[in-house]
Amino acid sequence: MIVVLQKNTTFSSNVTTHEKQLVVILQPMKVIITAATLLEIKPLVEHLATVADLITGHEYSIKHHTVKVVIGGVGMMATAYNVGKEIIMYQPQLVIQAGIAGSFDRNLQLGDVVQITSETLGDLGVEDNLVVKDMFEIGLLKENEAPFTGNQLINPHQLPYFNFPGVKGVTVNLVSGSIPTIERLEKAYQPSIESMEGAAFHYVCIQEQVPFVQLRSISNYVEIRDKSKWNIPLAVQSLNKALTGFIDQL
Ligand SMILES: O=C(O)c1cccc(C(=O)CC[C@H]2O[C@@H](n3cnc4c(=O)[nH]cnc43)[C@H](O)[C@@H]2O)c1
Repeated sequence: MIVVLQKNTTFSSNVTTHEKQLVVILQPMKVIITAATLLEIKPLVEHLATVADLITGHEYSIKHHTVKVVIGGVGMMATAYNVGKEIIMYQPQLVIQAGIAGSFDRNLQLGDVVQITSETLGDLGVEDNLVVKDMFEIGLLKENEAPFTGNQLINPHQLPYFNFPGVKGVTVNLVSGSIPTIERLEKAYQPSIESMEGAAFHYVCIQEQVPFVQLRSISNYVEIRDKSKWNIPLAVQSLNKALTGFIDQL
């Protein structure tokens, strides 16, 4: 059974974080599972249809929990609006963002599932002739000003069940496909993976103080664009194995 501490749970001061995480909340838990596109989590939706009861629309009941599936759209703008709105209206105890991603790290294999420990914005800034400067460098965003820690959007939650390798993510509007861009992002942020939604998701969840996890499976390497090298079916398969595993242990 998944353990998530409710916002208003209080413990005496001698209870360790680990012990707190072992407290099983028996109250019904509301979970949002979100992806940019239905394609990425279709096997999960099919699984829910067989093991859970459909309540309304995209909401399922399983044991004493409810799971809502939210297709947030591709990119940061759609994600911030759609996922943010759902979190505020639904007031979940846990939000999972699931999606495919590109990897900078050649030690990760296509189909590997990772969880993102921190996110940063890869292409929000200015071009100063041939130099790209981000919002922190030009002073329009302040390091360490909430929800940022330094220039990162860190996930502060370590949730049971989600024990996938933790890596850093960078989020872009324009999928990286040139050597100068890839080298700039690696030098500036040392990311392992790249997505188009992760930072928006972290931003919304940190601001709303809701426990969250971002799961990504590797569909491609971040390199000069060659779609023939991508393996989306494999990435979707392993991502959904992780998601259905989570559902089955609720
Ligand atoms: O270039 C195309 O024709 C094309 C067709 C389908 C999908 C794409 C994507 O770029 C997928 C974007 C989608 O998947 C995530 N994703 C996957 N790989 C990467 C990447 O290397 N860099 C950034 N995002 C990636 C992303 O989060 C989107 O939701 C292209």
